[in-house]
Amino acid sequence: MSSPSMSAPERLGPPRGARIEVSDVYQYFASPGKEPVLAVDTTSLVIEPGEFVCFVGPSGCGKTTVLNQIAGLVKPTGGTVTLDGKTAKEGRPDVGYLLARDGLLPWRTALGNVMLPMELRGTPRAEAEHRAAGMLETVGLGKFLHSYPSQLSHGMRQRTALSRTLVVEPTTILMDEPFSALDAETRLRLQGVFLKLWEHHRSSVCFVTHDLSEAIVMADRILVFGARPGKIIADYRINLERPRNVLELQENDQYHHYFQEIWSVLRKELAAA
Ligand SMILES: Nc1ncnc2c1ncn2[C@@H]1O[C@H](COP(=O)(O)OP(=O)(O)OP(=O)(O)O)[C@@H](O)[C@H]1O
Repeated sequence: MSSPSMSAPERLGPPRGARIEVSDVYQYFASPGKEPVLAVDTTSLVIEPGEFVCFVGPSGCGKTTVLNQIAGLVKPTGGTVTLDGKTAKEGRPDVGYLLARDGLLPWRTALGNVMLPMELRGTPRAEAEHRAAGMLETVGLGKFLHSYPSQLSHGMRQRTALSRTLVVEPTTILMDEPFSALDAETRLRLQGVFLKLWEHHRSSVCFVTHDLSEAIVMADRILVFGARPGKIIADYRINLERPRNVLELQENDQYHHYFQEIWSVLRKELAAA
């Protein structure tokens, strides 16, 4: 992913993401000796190209399952999932997936980790190195290119993992609580870093979080999942102006208004779970 110029006037790039369509999916999971569990009840959603959508809801309500269906990692028991009209399939090069744990290779430096997806795609070494270094520079790790994961803090490791996901410019980015293991200050910082990159590149993003504040500062839309079996029970459009400044939004009245409105629904589901 080419980096936004930090000195250029801030602006939104044109949308470049895939259109994600989840139609009437449901998901049963079977466990030996037990009745199959209905993890996701019949659910449909559309993420338009370049839209940033967050999933919130109680633990175990199927958020990760729907994310994995979009990634093609879990085949729905029923219904369909398509990205730009093509059935979701594991291993698509245009889909990036970032989890809470960084999954970095400990024997590779930060630079080596970020180069990996380009190596797997056969990108010439010099180009891969140049792009990886540029990406790490953008996330503030320019001085740590040659550090190993064990020499980096949690936040630095997650910035490296974020760089590895974004460097190949996926048109769909799936994120499962990517910042949840970080302290509050580092989390705000990374939200800001990611938003800036996303506002430039406008991939379609599906982002799972337990943190409603995080969902409001990042998302165009927030989908609230109800308690088990999982199902989308509310769909909120977040009309906060973009580009957004994560720190300034903490004091924005409209942000607090969204928080109260969505929390009043979410709270009931958390209590019912
Ligand atoms: N591979 C699996 N086999 C059996 N049950 C599963 C499997 N994956 C998920 N489940 C069950 O499906 C339900 C939904 O799980 P899922 O991880 O999608 O929820 P979630 O909303 O992402 O939860 P959390 O917020 O705690 O991460 C849970 O009851 C979970 O135990």
